[in-house]
Amino acid sequence: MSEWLLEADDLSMRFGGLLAVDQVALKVRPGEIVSIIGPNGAGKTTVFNCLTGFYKPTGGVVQFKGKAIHQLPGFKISRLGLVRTFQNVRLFKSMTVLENLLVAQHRHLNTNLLSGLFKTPAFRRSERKALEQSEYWLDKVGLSEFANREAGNLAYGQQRRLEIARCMVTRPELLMLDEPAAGLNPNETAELNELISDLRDHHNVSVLLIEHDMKLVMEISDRIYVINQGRPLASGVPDRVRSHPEVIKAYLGES
Ligand SMILES: Nc1ncnc2c1ncn2[C@@H]1O[C@H](COP(=O)(O)OP(=O)(O)OP(=O)(O)O)[C@@H](O)[C@H]1O
Repeated sequence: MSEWLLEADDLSMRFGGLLAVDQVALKVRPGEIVSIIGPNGAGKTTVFNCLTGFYKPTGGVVQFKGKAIHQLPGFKISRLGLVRTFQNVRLFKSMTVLENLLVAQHRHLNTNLLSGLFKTPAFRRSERKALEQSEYWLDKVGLSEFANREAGNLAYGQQRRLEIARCMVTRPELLMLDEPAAGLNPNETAELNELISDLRDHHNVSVLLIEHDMKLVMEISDRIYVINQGRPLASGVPDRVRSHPEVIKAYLGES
């Protein structure tokens, strides 16, 4: 069995004449927090889209838990335990906070038409478990008191936390976060740092994130991949990446 949870090799994505991702390699071990950084338009989100089945990569191989996933649709990949958030919050805004978490667990519910119709004991048990799981994660992300509020009425930082809870109720092994700190104030970003570390330390989840907040990236990451103009530029532990001359030139030097 491979030591890697996620392993992408030679990953490429072409849009017509634009090679947005060009032979990117990327790996995540169980229990790691790994970041992808790079300037705007470097191809980071496109890499995420290729890893999660939103795009079929035009080249390369992606393996999750040793299984090739680069030809699978997104819903099958998420069932294997690889889930993501998006750069722009994507919640069911007119549903309540709690309903957002219950809907996310529909595949864990013991549902077929008859069991749902007759509310069999097995159906009721799985409904109760989904509720307990939702309550646990609402508490964890500090949203218990907002359980019955419409998700669209939450403050922006709270919506971001709800998105993470919505991923966690599905019990993923790899959580992928696309710019989770975007739009957060420094206090909220510090809380996010704690939350992500806690997920890794106590909930058996590995984390792959795209992030522009360098303080967060340097503090939280075990390893970092730098992408520039679609191509891999550098990778390694934060200290190595921070002092890499090409990285300073391409990215850190800009800010
Ligand atoms: N569906 C698409 N069709 C055509 N071009 C695309 C598509 N998606 C992304 N691109 C292009 O691919 C390149 C990489 O974009 P991508 O969004 O992956 O960059 P990024 O590193 O995530 O940027 P940012 O940090 O600004 O979010 C850009 O030139 C973008 O315009």
